[in-house]
Amino acid sequence: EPHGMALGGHYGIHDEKEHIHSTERPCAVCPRHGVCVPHVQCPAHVRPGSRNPQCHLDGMRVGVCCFTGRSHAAESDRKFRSSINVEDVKAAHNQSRQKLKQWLGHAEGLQNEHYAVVNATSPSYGHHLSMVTYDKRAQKLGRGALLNIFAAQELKSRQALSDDDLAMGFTDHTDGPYCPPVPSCPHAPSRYRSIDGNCNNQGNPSWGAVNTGYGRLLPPSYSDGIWAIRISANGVPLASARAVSSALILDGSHPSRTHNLLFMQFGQFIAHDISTGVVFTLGNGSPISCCDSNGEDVLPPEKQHWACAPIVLDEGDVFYGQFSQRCINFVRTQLAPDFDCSVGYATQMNGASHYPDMSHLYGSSAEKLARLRAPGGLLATFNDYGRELPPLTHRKECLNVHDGAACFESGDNHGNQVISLTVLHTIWTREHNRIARTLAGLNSAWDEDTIFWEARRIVLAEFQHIIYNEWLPLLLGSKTMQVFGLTPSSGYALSYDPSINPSLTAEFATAAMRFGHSIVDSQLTVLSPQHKGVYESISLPEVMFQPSRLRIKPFLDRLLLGLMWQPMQSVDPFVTEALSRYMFHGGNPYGLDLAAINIQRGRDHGLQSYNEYRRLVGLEPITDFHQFPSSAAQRLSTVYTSPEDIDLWVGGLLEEPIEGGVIGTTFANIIADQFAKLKRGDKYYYEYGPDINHGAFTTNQLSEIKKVTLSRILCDNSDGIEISAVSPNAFLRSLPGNDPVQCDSPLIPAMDLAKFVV
Ligand code: HEM
Ligand SMILES: [Ca+2]
Repeated sequence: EPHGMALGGHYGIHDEKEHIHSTERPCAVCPRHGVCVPHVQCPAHVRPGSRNPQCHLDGMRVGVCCFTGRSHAAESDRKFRSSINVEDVKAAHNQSRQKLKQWLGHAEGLQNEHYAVVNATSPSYGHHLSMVTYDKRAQKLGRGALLNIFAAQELKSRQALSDDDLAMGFTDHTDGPYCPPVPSCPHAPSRYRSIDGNCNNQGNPSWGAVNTGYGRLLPPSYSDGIWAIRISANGVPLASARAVSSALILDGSHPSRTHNLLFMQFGQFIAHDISTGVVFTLGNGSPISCCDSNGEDVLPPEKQHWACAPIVLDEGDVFYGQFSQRCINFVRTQLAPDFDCSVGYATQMNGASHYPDMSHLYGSSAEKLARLRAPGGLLATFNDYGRELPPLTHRKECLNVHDGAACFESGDNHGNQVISLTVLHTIWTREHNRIARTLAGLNSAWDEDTIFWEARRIVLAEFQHIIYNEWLPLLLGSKTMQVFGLTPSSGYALSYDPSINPSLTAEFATAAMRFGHSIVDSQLTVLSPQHKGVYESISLPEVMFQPSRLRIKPFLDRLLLGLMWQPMQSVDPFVTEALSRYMFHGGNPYGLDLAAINIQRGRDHGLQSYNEYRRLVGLEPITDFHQFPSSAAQRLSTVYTSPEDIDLWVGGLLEEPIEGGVIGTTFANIIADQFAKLKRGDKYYYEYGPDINHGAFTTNQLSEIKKVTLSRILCDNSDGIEISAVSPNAFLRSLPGNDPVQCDSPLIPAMDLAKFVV
């Protein structure tokens, strides 16, 4: 198989003009009180029958006039609403309860069958470790959500609900058998962001909270309209996700000229804060297996758990064939009930709070936080001969556990997934403690709770500032930052809008933000100036859920130096074999294919096909595979019968990057929209003033926060063994203009914490 340059110099489709729809002249001012927004923020514009004239967003960019408050429904859709009689609803509730009993009974029967449980030595176990939640509330909510989709199925079969009602979410008047509990919020809004994300939006206190559902840009594409996995436009099953991956997602090294591997690692760190899909487990929490125990076949349907959607491998698979593997385990994501208790299509559950609130550091429940805290307002640490590391965990959260192996605690239980991620957990744990200790020194009157919550409030502001000020601009480019209002302002920001639901969209979490899998490298370089260069080059799968090296004294510094020096890979349809063949291999000769898993996850979550999102962001749909460079076109046609079938994650990776950014137009729009929601729909966003944010900083404090860069955080919290200088921009390679400077250089300013003690 020719690797690397198989697709020639151009890997992807280049959209000459970003908004080709604009054959009509854009309006200068929107009629009828319409607001001019980027296409992606007005999903109604792709509904048949919608009339959304084009308009000028700013200088060159074209948007659409939006009238419908950003939802997918056009004004004309409202007439579809059906009315449902009480008898149908009653019957649906009964039917639904019986069906749940049956399903749970079936699942219980599997608990004792060895074939139905993932073996702790198989690669699939690492996958389980990546998604596991120990939060007991999740399972209860998940069952409630099943009740509500079963009721929807029954109502649909009784023709009490139409396809349009379901697709448009016009079922809010139809109560399901299950209603999720309403969070109880303090009478006076808190100065501090809650730990689980509840009580942020006054009118909708659950928005963005842990264990709630992902939102959607477009209605889902489930083959039954409710939960069944997507099929092709012409009604037959799609090619196996692995077939798509092995035809289109190749291995090959195309290092970025500008961005370093820390950019990659920080991206995953952000992703883990805001998104953790929670998959179904057996009742006792064990991971479900959908393949027979040696992976040589999928389990026959009667032996499969109902949450199974195993990925079938060809006998002649270029890689797995040699190991006689015919099955990659895949368990569907658990569902979340709607806040309004209504029935409708399936919504997947996010096991993290949707806000960038470092839930992966602090946990997302009071119980977890209590276990992570230490006296004095600190986060608990493991003191390893004077170096602070996250606490060791005694839960089985790592692979290849042996005497002397280390495995660390984290707020989300996934901090060990790859050692470079564990390094960031360590750095930010130390940053919390650094700030807590300084605050305590400055103000002896504060009790330890005050110290803790004040330190957390500052750490979260630093983290958000780095995301919006340093990371996003390098991803999206300055134009997109501006159009979506993402650039930090000089004083307080004014863009809070309580009508915006900040929840992650399924399209963001399941496809667009997974662009990051393309920028991962097969190796991690460990640098040592003392040894005058590369000290060690580690094959990535060797340090997945195996973070023991962190206990080697100079390792953290050396890996950070390596992450800043080593280029990230470019965003393109090439993904390292470390992820697409060997992920979580443990002691096995093969691992999992993350590319296939991403594709299958997209289908599990009912994402529409790539073309629908091109339409959504204002691009022309692809009508012919040959709009892609020729070898990509040829490969696409071997696994898709129509351009209308392309999976979103695949199509997005095939786009050429936008100007000033590193991802294509479709992903850029989905991601920019998401971070705009996370800013405008979060009362506690660090830049908001006291009229919005009950924990607002003073303008003086805010300007201290805005001095902070990731380089400052690294200078303050690395071990100082091999790091004394860093580049001012920690996400860019140390090219001219970004040469490393000493940690006390004015190019890496520090906050004055005295300004925070009043
Ligand atoms: C460093 C190596 C990485 C590994 C081993 C890894 C592994 C994984 C795995 C196993 C999943 C779950 C897949 C599923 O079952 O659906 C996942 C999901 C995801 N990954 Fe990565 N990943 C890595 C890097 C990254 C990077 C750099 C980014 C972003 C810049 C990223 C973004 C995401 C996102 C957004 C999800 C979905 C999260 C969710 O909602 O569950 N990952 N990754
Ligand atoms: Ca979070």
